[in-house]
Amino acid sequence: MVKFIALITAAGSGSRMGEDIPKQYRPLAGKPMIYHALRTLCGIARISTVCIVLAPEDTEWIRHNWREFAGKIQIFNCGGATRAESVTNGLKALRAANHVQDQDWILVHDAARPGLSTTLVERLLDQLADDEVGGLLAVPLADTLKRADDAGRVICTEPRERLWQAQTPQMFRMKLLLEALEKAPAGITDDASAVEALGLSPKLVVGNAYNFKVTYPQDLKLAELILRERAIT
Ligand SMILES: Nc1ccn([C@@H]2O[C@H](COP(=O)(O)OP(=O)(O)OP(=O)(O)O)[C@@H](O)[C@H]2O)c(=O)n1
Ligand SMILES: C[C@](O)(CO)[C@H](O)COP(=O)(O)O
Repeated sequence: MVKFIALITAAGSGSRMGEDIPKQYRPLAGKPMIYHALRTLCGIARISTVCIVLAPEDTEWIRHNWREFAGKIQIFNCGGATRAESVTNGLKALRAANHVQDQDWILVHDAARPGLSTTLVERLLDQLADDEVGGLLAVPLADTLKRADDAGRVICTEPRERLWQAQTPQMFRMKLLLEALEKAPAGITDDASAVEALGLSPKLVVGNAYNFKVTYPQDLKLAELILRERAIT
């Protein structure tokens, strides 16, 4: 039977956050940031395993208690220099551990997106489980788009029709995703781009703004508000 496996990328350094510890461990609503996405993904019955890709030099993971996820998580200290390398290494580690078949689905999710909800993951699984290619959560652009020159002045207003912001999870079959990432052009920033480079068209599944990526210090307050509100509703 085809399995659904989540892979959380957590090997980044959080340079734009500018803190002493990588941002995935920064406390949010009383827990390290990565805890929130991990809890959501581990709570989905259809997902059999959640593997977490950490940096080889990670010293933070073992400082926390992850016992509530025992039996469902698998840790790989194989992160690379880029997100794409971390995903590639994670897929190879899963394969080496004999935990995955070519046609199994992989849901790649950023540890830095703590606002992921069960509803969004279920929607992704429902809409893609029978898809030929796979796809990703994304939200249509809501704001007017400006292109700037080097001085920060507007060159022009860009049309926003048909433009979406890519989120995660991004869901593709194991064999296709690994092949796509191994052949991907340098500089890609998400998994779907690698699949697109093979000439395929991933499906866009509507996400929501709560699933934003925590990148800058000013994002922390919003993430905290979202997580605290979720805890009381
Ligand atoms: N070499 C890398 C780089 C990023 N990531 C992960 O990919 C997600 C999205 O990346 P980003 O927000 O860019 O995180 P960082 O690389 O940590 O941040 P920055 O670019 O500000 O350094 C994060 O969960 C991050 O931990 C990863 O696993 N391996
Ligand atoms: C994968 C991603 O989160 C989708 O929006 C994003 O591309 C990561 O990009 P970054 O360049 O690492 O911020």
